[in-house]
Amino acid sequence: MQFIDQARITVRGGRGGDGIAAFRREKYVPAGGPSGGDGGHGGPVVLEADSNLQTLLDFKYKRLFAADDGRRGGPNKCTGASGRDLVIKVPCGTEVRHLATGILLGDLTDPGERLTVAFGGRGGLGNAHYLSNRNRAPEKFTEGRDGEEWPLQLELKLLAEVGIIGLPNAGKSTLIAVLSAARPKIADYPFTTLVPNLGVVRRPSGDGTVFADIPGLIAGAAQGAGLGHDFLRHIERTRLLIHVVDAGADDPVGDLRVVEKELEAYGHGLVDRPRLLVLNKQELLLDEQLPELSNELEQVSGRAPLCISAAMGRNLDQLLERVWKELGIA
Ligand SMILES: Nc1ncnc2c1ncn2[C@@H]1O[C@H](COP(=O)(O)OP(=O)(O)OP(=O)(O)O)[C@@H](O)[C@H]1O
Ligand SMILES: [Mg+2]
Repeated sequence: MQFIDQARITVRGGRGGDGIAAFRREKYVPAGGPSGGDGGHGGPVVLEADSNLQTLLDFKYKRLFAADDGRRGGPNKCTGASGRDLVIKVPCGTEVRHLATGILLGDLTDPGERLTVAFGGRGGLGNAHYLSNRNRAPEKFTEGRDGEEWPLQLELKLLAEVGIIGLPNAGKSTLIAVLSAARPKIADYPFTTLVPNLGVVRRPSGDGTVFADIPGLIAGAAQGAGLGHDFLRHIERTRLLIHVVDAGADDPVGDLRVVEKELEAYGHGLVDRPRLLVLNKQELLLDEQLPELSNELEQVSGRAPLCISAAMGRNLDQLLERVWKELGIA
């Protein structure tokens, strides 16, 4: 699945319908008064958060969203129909900004939450409005107004509950691939993953939890190095991080420190996020080396690592058990 988390769209409210000039024409009513109706109002454009959506992918193909125009007024003081609301569904967690100024217009977090992003234009007035003692037969009416039009920037921070982080090549994508139905690209070189991969992992209760495999972090990521900022931003809203360390790396303890430092430097409370430490590729070490490395990692991080092998499917059940426990899921 290709993942797009930013989209630009233009929203346009409907134009108001014109008012009209008309006069009552009835038998036995000589000189019937003005009876032109008002135009209907243009429809507004409304964004609505929908929990079934995960991405902003749809907005890649359709960019202009225009609501219906209001209808013209009718004779006999009939008001034209107003344009219907145009409701656009967006994933929960979508932030809406004005494109040019970057001003935050709203943050749609809860399912069903709505935000009106463009109002429709007012309908024009029919000549019935202009009846006065001085002018008993006004010809005057007004046209409908244009609806508002705004260019918007939509931005979705992934609503993954669990983020998988670590240095490039640690085996993050391999892990999400064995835990979920996600099929990310996996390869023996750094920066294989360039955009986060989402995968839904089934909980014991049958429901799903979204995991995100984040592109590898490197030293300086918090300042934007590598694929830095973009991706740290994605994990801001996760509830739990799984930090994957490659047991086969030259210096696993040094690797651990690099990532911890980046989390700290980024701020936004990331270091305080509940975190599980996982030592992947355990099969690359001899049985007697493993406890020693585990100990060292624990001393540096204050967390006892869980040794797993994503590629060979070892200890994954224990990992998930810990995840559910941390999330408070039975
Ligand atoms: N338990 C394991 N034992 C041995 N090799 C493994 C294990 N887990 C993953 N690998 C290998 O490590 C390499 C990197 O894996 P993967 O692409 O999952 O890393 P990544 O952390 O997602 O990297 P990137 O940050 O570049 O996306 C792959 O060649 C994969 O087969
Ligand atoms: Mg990867």
